[in-house]
Amino acid sequence: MARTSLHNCPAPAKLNLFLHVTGRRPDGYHLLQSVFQLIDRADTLHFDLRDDGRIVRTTEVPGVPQEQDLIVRALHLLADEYRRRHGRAAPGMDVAIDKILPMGGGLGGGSSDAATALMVANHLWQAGLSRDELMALGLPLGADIPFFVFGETAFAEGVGEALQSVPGPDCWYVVLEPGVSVPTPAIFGAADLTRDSKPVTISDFSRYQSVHNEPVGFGKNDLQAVAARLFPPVAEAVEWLGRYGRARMTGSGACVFCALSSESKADDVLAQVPAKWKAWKAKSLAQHPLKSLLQDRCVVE
Ligand SMILES: C[C@](O)(CO)[C@H](O)COP(=O)(O)OP(=O)(O)OC[C@H]1O[C@@H](n2ccc(N)nc2=O)[C@H](O)[C@@H]1O
Ligand SMILES: Nc1ncnc2c1ncn2[C@@H]1O[C@H](COP(=O)(O)OP(=O)(O)OP(=O)(O)O)[C@@H](O)[C@H]1O
Repeated sequence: MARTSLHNCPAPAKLNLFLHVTGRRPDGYHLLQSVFQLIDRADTLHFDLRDDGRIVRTTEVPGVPQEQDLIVRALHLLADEYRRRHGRAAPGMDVAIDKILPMGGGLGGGSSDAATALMVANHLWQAGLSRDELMALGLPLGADIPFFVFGETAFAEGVGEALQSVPGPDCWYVVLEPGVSVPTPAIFGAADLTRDSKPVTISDFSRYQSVHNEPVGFGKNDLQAVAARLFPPVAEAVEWLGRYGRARMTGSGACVFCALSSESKADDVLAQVPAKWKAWKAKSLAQHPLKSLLQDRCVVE
């Protein structure tokens, strides 16, 4: 019997260990270089097949209406592709979400939710898309979706869709949520954003890691100066966390992180965090927890 539901599916967050803006495309999108790191802090999604072809989010997400939700939009795209391939409508899906990742946090939460939905629905519907096909399907919805489907530490180029696997650090992170939601377009649109970082290579990053073994040492985040200027709590969080190691913003902000070599060191930092900030620890993840779904995507259970 084919499965009809999958519950407790993680949608893990990402950190950008560095993020360089190297140019801008004619359509306004920016050319980036970054290393994406998965961490074990995650939203949790629950999927139940429907038999009427509808795609329904069964839980409220404050500020995100059903029809704008990246999960729902991603599943509609997959349902369209299903119809093209199989000549009939996809079965439909109920999706419930326990959301803990902050929106506008630079942790890629919305993109990760959508990637998890694509991987699980591809499996439950037996739609038959490959990893590369799912990555391409998700890209128009969000530049980070291909990374989450790719599912391992990655050196990213282009707008974030050209991905190569790279050995990542094995460490703990402390992440501070400065309590502001940063809109990505405002950061990329800022006049003072530097867009001419010198291109680096994947070997530059790997060589740096093997010599220094410092996850947050290589390069910088070019979006950080703009975000810190527009959102002073980001600057304050970077300064505070910088007492405990190199502190850096992830993505277009607002969250700020630093790396620690052990869980107990992460706990020591957390014990000092001022009450006004939410903060947590997370472990680096070498692989997406749902990666095996893509390897046995056509298996009938
Ligand atoms: C900066 C990163 O966080 C790095 O992980 C992501 O690339 C941002 O991804 P995201 O939040 O999913 O953003 P998207 O929804 O794809 O894009 C939002 C807006 O940001 C700008 N944008 C985004 C990505 C990119 N490479 N260049 C851009 O200029 C565009 O104005 C775009 O309309
Ligand atoms: N399921 C979802 N979860 C979160 N945000 C969603 C979702 N669906 C749509 N969105 C929209 O996407 C926006 C970006 O959310 P997301 O959590 O990906 O931000 P982010 O962490 O800043 O991402 P990035 O690192 O890609 O900049 C939100 O402000 C929200 O309007």
